[in-house]
Formats: sequence, structure tokens, C-alpha cells
Amino acid sequence: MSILMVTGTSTDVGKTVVTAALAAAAREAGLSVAVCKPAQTGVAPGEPGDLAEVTRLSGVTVVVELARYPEPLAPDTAARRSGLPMLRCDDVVEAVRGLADRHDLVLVEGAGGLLVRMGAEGFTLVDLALALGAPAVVVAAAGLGTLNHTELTTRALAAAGVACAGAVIGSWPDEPGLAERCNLDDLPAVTGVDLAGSIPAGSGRLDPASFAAAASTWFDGTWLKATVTAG
Ligand SMILES: Nc1ncnc2c1ncn2[C@@H]1O[C@H](COP(=O)(O)OP(=O)(O)OP(=O)(O)O)[C@@H](O)[C@H]1O
Ligand SMILES: C[C@H](N)[C@H](N)CCCCCC(=O)O
Ligand SMILES: [Mg+2]
Repeated sequence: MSILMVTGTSTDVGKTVVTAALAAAAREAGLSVAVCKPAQTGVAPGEPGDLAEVTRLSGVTVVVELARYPEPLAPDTAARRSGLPMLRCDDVVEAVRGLADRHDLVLVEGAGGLLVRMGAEGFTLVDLALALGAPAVVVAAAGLGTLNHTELTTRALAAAGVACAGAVIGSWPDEPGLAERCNLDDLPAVTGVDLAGSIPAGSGRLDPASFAAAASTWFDGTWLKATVTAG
């Protein structure tokens, strides 16, 4: 079994779409996959959140959300304002380990960027990754500004002792501009981590069968086999 954390340089950068693509690729490779979204914010009770999108796109149905808060904020802030209980790091670790006992691959999607406070004592995805002994994939934007944001994130992972499994561009434009084209070389150069793939813009709007069939092609094949489908 293996656990892979999915973080990003910020919110709205494509973590959920990348999580769905990784889940679809692993499922297509015959692995049993589970996905955990510890803290969902900005979604009302009963409304579809990130995990509904992961299931819709990848077909993976073993999905676990541990806390949900209505306001679109950092989970600890949203919890305080809602009066709902804060998520606890130990509870997330226990839940993910339980999934890992029963599945080949567990994907854990953070909320927002790497250092967003997810709950009690201000724990972050870094704390979860350390407790689980799991590497993290960093989902990054494609264009101008991503070099700084991505290197900040990979340096924070390195400083904390969390292995970075690679970077993935969450939404690659149909017509990449100058910065996007340069970033394909500059991102691995400045971060020191592999650019493991990129998800074509609009992929989230594909029908599930097309998404699942294409997902594995969006990643470097060697990386995918070593990091994801090896199980
Ligand atoms: N490759 C893509 N194709 C289509 N839509 C995309 C793609 N990447 C991102 N999006 C869209 O951009 C928005 C933000 O993406 P996404 O939900 O994956 O961000 P996120 O990093 O998971 O955010 P959060 O921090 O809330 O979890 C969504 O509406 C999503 O559908
Ligand atoms: C609401 C949003 N979609 C995410 N779920 C939470 C993003 C928190 C970002 C906090 C911050 O970095 O300012
Ligand atoms: Mg998301």
C-alpha cells in the first residue's frame, strides 16, 4: 500500500482535478484506490464537494471527508467561525492509515496551499505527511508567478523533511504563452523536483470515460509507474 499527499501552491490551482487524474490512472492500472479529503470548506451540508468531483471523474467510490465547514475559508478559521469541532491531526492520520490497510493507494487532498491550517493546534498537510511518512505531489499553476510559488512550496516541504514526489501543472492552457512554455524547463530547474505531468485545461469537463482513458497520458509514464501505479 502507498499514501500520496496532494498539495498545491494555492487554492484553485487544480488539486482536485489532479487527484482525480491520479486516482483514475491508478484504477486503470488495476489498483484499489481510496481518496481522503480531510477538510472541505465552502460547501454546505449535503452539497457535492471535491470528493464528488473525484468520484465523478475517476469512478473511485471509496472517498472519505472528515470535516466540512460552510464558509470558504481555511479549515481552522471556518471551524472557529462555525462553532463546529476542529479537525484533529491524529484523527486524520488514523483514518488514512485505516484506508491504507485496505487499499493499494490512498490519495490525501489538502485544502488550499501547503501551509493552510487544517484544524486543532494549527496542523497542516506537512504534519499529516510527516505522521504518515508519505511524500507529497505539488500541484502548480502554469503561468507567470508559478516559479516563486512552487519553489516556496517545495522548499517548505524540504525544510520539514517531507519528500516531494514531483510537481504537476493543474491546468495546462490550450495555447500556452511565453511564461508557460519557459516554465516547463524552469519549474524543475528552480525547484529540483520532476515536472511529473500536466492536466490539459478543460479536462475537468470531460465525460468520465474520456477522463479515465486519458488520465495516465497526462503524466510521465516512468514517474507514474514509480510513484502511483506501483501501489
Ligand atoms: N485541468 C482542468 N480542467 C478543467 N477545470 C479545471 C482544471 N484544473 C482546475 N480546474 C477548475 O478550476 C477550479 C479549481 O480547481 P480545483 O477545484 O481542482 O482546485 P483545488 O486546488 O482543488 O482547490 P481547493 O483548495 O478548494 O481544494 C475548479 O472549478 C476546477 O474545475
Ligand atoms: C475555500 C477553498 N476552495 C479551499 N477549500 C480553502 C482555501 C483556504 C486558503 C487559505 C489561504 O491560503 O488564504
Ligand atoms: Mg480541491
